[in-house]
Amino acid sequence: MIEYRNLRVALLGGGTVGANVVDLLLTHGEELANRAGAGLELVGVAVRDIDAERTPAIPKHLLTTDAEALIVNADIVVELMGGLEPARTYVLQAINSGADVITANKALLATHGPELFEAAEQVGAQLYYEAAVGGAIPIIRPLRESLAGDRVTRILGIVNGTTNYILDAMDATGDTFENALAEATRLGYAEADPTADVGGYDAAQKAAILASLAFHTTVPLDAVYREGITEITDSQVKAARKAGYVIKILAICERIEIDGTGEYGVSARVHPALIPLAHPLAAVHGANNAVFIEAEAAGSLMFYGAGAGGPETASAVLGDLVSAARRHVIGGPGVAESTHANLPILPMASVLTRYQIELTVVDQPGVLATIATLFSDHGVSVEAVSQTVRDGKDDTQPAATLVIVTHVATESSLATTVEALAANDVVTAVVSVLRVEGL
Ligand SMILES: NC(=O)C1=CN([C@@H]2O[C@H](COP(=O)(O)OP(=O)(O)OC[C@H]3O[C@@H](n4cnc5c(N)ncnc54)[C@H](OP(=O)(O)O)[C@@H]3O)[C@@H](O)[C@H]2O)C=CC1
Ligand SMILES: N[C@@H](CC=O)C(=O)O
Repeated sequence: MIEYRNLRVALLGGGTVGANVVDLLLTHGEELANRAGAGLELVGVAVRDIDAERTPAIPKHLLTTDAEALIVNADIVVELMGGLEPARTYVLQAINSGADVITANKALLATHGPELFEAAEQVGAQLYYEAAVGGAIPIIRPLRESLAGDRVTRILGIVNGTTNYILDAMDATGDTFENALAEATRLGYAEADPTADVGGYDAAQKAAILASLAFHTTVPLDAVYREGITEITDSQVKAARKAGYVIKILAICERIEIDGTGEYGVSARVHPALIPLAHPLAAVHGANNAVFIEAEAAGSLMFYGAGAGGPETASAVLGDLVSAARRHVIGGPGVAESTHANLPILPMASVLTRYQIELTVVDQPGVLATIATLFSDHGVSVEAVSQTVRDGKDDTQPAATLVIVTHVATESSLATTVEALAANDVVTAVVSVLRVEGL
């Protein structure tokens, strides 16, 4: 066996991901040392409750509630606690004590990323975060390094495993939202507070991280347009399939030309959307994630795999750990974050998308013409209309259901069209409005 210098690794958090990192580090220690060129000595695992049951089990002697004592003696600190505080304070302490830091905490990076990267740059430390987006999927390194010579124009993807698991279960087995969320939580996919998943906050944090990296521009979290899946109903899921779509929650980051000026801005958004069944994203099941990247020279690239889960995410953390260890052995400056492009952030209103709108309207002559005029008055052109008529023989008023798919238009024209439809006398209800992507 080769004798290596030992690097001291402190782990903050021994939950779903942390316990799997410990397991892999302890069982594959020799193999990892050979790859890293240094022994990786786990000096301790900071948790809140030393007596809690953990799967896989963590040897008791490694557990402590004193995170700070671990940090001061570490060469590499791995933050897997989640949340903003005390994670931010601990990461800053680690950087300032000269350690490299690995984190899977997208909430922390999307909220305090610039402060943490600046602190790391000041002292020549590295901050690694492959596990923060896409679980096991290598996506940060490809964007940060492999595509550094290209110009990324668009990112389109499923970046939250929990919500994909829920929507897939509702579609494939007719499971309820609540059951599917409980199962995703049991399987370790959901955040400590699953509102982060179902409310689209986790995906928005990941979109902010991806857009900042891809466009070399700091994209703050509050600039990411966000809608979750809490309003998606069983009947919308069923109707989508009948019409040849599935509903997925997407993260879309774009580099957009501003009004034909030759100047560019960037936008980032997260929302549910209808995806045609033939689109590759429609075949992303369970807690898997998939991300398409379009770049000027490289063309279209697709990254696919497990987006959540303890062992899967631990794989990405260990990849970062080996990279950090190699840098300790070889030396060198590492990779700097680049936000030099500093492109303006465009509002959601200027984004181009298309809507599918389901309306109930009174069944009388001239209604279709009224609706068509409303669309054209707002500069929105209609691609397809389907109509189902209720004849009133069952003692209800005669009525018609219209399902309208628009051509591409700005979000602001589409939203004002829906407002005008809702206010018109011929429309008795706006039943559902969903964006359509991937056509
Ligand atoms: N689960 C997943 O699939 C993925 C998770 N991530 C990210 O990885 C990170 C960890 O996630 P996960 O393992 O699921 O989270 P868990 O909630 O399962 O684990 C969190 C761990 O941190 C410890 N902890 C929390 N607060 C403190 C504190 N103040 N002091 C000391 N210890 C603390 C907890 O201790 P105790 O056990 O005693 O309560 C627990 O061991 C998060 O940032 C998450 O967003 C990223 C990708 C995928
Ligand atoms: N809760 C997250 C975990 C990984 O980032 C998800 O479901 O994707």
